[in-house]
Amino acid sequence: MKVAVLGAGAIGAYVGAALHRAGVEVHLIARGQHLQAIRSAGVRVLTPRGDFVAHPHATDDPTQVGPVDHVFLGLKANSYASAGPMIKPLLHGTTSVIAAQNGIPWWYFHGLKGPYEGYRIESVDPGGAVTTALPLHRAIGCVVYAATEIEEPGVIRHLEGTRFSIGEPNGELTERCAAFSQAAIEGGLKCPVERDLRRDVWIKLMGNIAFNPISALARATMAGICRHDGTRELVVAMMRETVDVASRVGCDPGISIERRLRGAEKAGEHKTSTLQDLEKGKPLELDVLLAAVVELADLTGANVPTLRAIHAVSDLLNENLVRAV
Ligand SMILES: NC(=O)C1=CN([C@@H]2O[C@H](COP(=O)(O)OP(=O)(O)OC[C@H]3O[C@@H](n4cnc5c(N)ncnc54)[C@H](OP(=O)(O)O)[C@@H]3O)[C@@H](O)[C@H]2O)C=CC1
Ligand SMILES: CC(C)(CO)C(=O)C(=O)O
Repeated sequence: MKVAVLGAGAIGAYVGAALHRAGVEVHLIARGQHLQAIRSAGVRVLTPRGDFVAHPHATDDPTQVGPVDHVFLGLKANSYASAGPMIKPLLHGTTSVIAAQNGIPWWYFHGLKGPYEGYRIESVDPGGAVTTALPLHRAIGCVVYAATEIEEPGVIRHLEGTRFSIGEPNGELTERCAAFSQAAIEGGLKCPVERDLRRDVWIKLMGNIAFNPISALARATMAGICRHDGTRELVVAMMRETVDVASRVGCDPGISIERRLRGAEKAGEHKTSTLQDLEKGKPLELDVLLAAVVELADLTGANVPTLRAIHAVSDLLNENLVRAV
């Protein structure tokens, strides 16, 4: 099996290193100092499960890699719309694209029977640019339950979780999912193939939609947000509204708000990826979280005043950040 990791950052390099350990032919596509460090010393993974180093091929030029069986997409979702030229050299007729993104994926309504089948979510897929770059028939869904950070160029700190749930948008159990799952498991990850990955999408999103923007606005860790009575209540309100939107598009996450909150609390003094991006002055990946769910609320008639308010302030924060870059 040949895999390219496009955007070999915190999550991508971690997955690439794991697959390489399983004997997969892995090509990491990265850039800058991080790429230089990987080229000279490999990917060093620091993890409570036992540190290791992997030496997959690394480049900034996808044409050097050529067509692969699977592209694992580790870019931030805000870059998907412009990823076409990077991804094109990696594709053959049956190449799949497995995107690690949080939030609502661009394929969400693809292959989903019901009133919204085929609906394109503008805030996720503006003008269809993401679908053009990442054609729907290539998409395998992925929900990431792991938490990792780039500690320094070439060094990935794995904090917790090894689960990368995957699944076809139409729920079929396919050969391509089975093959990727087997390789990931051999590399030490959990990689169940789900028939209903949308349920995982919403379970994960219940946490991200609340913790990620609040963490950036309040500059607080996950545990810090849970400790403060006011922000804890805010999280509960945002989760409640999110579950309502999920049910209106036909999905019951099947987990209580208290249980989801306890799960997030376990992350402790962890800075969400949004807070980490804010601190680095990078654009915030919030469209696929908040804007998407507010758009779905408008589509389905759900009342989401809390999501709308937090969306407005975090969107302004992001606009100011982008203007400053
Ligand atoms: N980290 C985590 O714990 C989790 C992350 N996720 C999801 O995974 C996805 C990736 O997140 P994460 O790994 O944290 O993000 P990172 O920023 O660490 O990784 C993205 C990487 O892509 C690189 N990149 C961007 N554009 C290019 C390009 N044109 N050529 C080569 N490399 C490029 C970035 O380089 P540069 O830094 O130079 O821009 C960076 O190294 C996100 O959608 C996130 O929501 C989901 C769950 C947990
Ligand atoms: C906090 C974490 C790791 C899990 O909810 C995450 O998904 C993020 O930081 O974006």
